[in-house]
Amino acid sequence: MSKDLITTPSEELVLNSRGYHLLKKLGEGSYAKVYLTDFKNPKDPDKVMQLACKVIDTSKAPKDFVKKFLPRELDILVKLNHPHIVHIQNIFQRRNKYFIFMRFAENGDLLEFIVKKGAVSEAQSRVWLRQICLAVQYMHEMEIAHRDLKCENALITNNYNLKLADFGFSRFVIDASGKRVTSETYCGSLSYAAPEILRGIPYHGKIADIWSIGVILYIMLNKAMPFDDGNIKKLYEQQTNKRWRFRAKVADSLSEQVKKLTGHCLEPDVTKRWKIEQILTSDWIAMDPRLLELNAAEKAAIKDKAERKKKKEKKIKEKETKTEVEEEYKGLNKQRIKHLKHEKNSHQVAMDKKTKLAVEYLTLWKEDKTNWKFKSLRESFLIYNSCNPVLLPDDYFDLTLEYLCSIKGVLRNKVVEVAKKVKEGDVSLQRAKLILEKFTE
Ligand SMILES: Nc1ncnc2c1ncn2[C@@H]1O[C@H](COP(=O)(O)OP(=O)(O)OP(=O)(O)O)[C@@H](O)[C@H]1O
Repeated sequence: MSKDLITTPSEELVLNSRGYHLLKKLGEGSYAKVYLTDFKNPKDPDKVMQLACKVIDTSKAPKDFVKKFLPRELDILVKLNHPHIVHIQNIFQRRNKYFIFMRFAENGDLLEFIVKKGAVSEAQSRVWLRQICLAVQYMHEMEIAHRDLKCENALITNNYNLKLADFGFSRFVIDASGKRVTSETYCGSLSYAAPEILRGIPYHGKIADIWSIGVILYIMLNKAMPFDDGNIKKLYEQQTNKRWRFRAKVADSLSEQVKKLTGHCLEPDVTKRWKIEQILTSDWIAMDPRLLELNAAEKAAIKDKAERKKKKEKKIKEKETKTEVEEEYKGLNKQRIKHLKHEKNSHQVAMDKKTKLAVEYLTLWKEDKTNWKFKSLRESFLIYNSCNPVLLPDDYFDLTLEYLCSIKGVLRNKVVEVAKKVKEGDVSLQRAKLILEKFTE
């Protein structure tokens, strides 16, 4: 066992029982160490798969990392599914350690690659920058900013494809109500930080990501950093005065298109800095027309994201409808009830979506009471929730109560509640009394 492994014998036992064998350290960041790992699926032990395992020891990390950044990273990791984002195979926690198993990138990270092999050719930089940008576009469309884009976080597979990694500083840039939020925390590495971050004012994570992409592009083409980051004040001056140039060694051989694009990304004015879509459709990317098309995996990721978004929106809508119905009921005062009752009787009031559904279910039930089986309790609750004596047509209201009464056990209390609602709503005291007597007997 290599001595740079930080697992205890009991952790090893657990890992081994699940088929994981940590082998050697691949790299390390501020609060995590990453290990090459063999994985033998206990169900198929003949097959050995190589993975990378990021081990985060929360007992050695600062509080704000454990309380704020780590939960965000874990939450975001499970939501991402893109061919240019490192695939997460499994995550588990044991005491104070988190183990994140992910695809192993055989050719290390982009910084190691550049240090070893020198500046990246313009054609290869175009392929890689496009892959980074597609991953970032995917995240930005999900309203997530990466906030730590750098060469060390772009991993290279055995086929020389790039995969974005390390979402330790990533965050959602809209809140639960859909309002855009700015960041105030200084994140990431100084060399890749946008001037607005250095200024210490609230900044937009997505816009700052583009600056970092500009720095990555510059480093790939030059095997050098665009700015001297030895002194923050100086760095800020260089950034805001656009004091950077391509190295003499490469300047003549690089296209005008790539030089312009670098400038659009390293634009100190946030209102003028390019958006991710502009990079992906830029003249420079178009110099290789194949790169303007998405491959099958890239298209599939977009489709999958759209489907998940649709599902999420549907869920939110359903929740909203439920609350609306409940609120509507709560908000009804006697006068409004009288008014609605009058409208209903004169067939003027349109049934809301939920009530309509309840009526549909009830109709089916009415037609085939003995054989009718509800798919789940959801429908039963739907009917219960729609049992608004004011909005439901009279005959269906009676039917609802009959239905609720027919379901023994689970909904019995609900029946009583409904009957009470009738009483409170003063729909018909006479009727409510009868119902109460009938259902509580
Ligand atoms: N899937 C992987 N395959 C190969 N090497 C990897 C993999 N994931 C990470 N590494 C290596 O481990 C290093 C550290 O990983 P990572 O950036 O995720 O850790 P971190 O603690 O979050 O880093 P930082 O302090 O920069 O935020 C990477 O720069 C890379 O060299």
